[in-house]
Amino acid sequence: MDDETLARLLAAARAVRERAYAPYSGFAVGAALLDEHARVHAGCNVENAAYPQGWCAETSALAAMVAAGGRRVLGLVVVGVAPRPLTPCGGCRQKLREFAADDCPVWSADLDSVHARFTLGELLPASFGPGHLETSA
Ligand SMILES: O=c1ccn([C@H]2C[C@H](O)[C@@H](CO)O2)c(=O)[nH]1
Ligand SMILES: [Zn+2]
Repeated sequence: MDDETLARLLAAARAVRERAYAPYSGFAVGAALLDEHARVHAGCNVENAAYPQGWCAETSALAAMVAAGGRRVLGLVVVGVAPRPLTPCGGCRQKLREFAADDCPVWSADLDSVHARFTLGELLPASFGPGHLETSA
């Protein structure tokens, strides 16, 4: 991914983070991804008084992509302000796996800079994916 596209993702993730609904944790997160049509989709975390019913920014961004017709994630940025680089939770790694290859880049950033770059394969090694359901039986 070129620098300009990464900058677009960063701007989108930072902007949508401003709209996070996180009254319980106070931990606002924004995520933005690039799909196979070179479109950017963004989402924030949405918490709930019934705590387990809240969901993550990455899940929101994936849902926005699917609703817009996208089916492949070419890269994702997650933005949060934390003492160490923020990475997607386990559930979001699996959700991302549905639409992204092992070499899909995942950048971790805050409001000022990008702190880390991972691949999905690094975050979710030896993963279960759609290919496991391709049986001839
Ligand atoms: O990668 C992450 C990690 C956490 N959260 C959200 C979930 C919850 O609303 C809050 C605190 O965990 O941050 C995300 O959206 N993405
Ligand atoms: Zn998550």
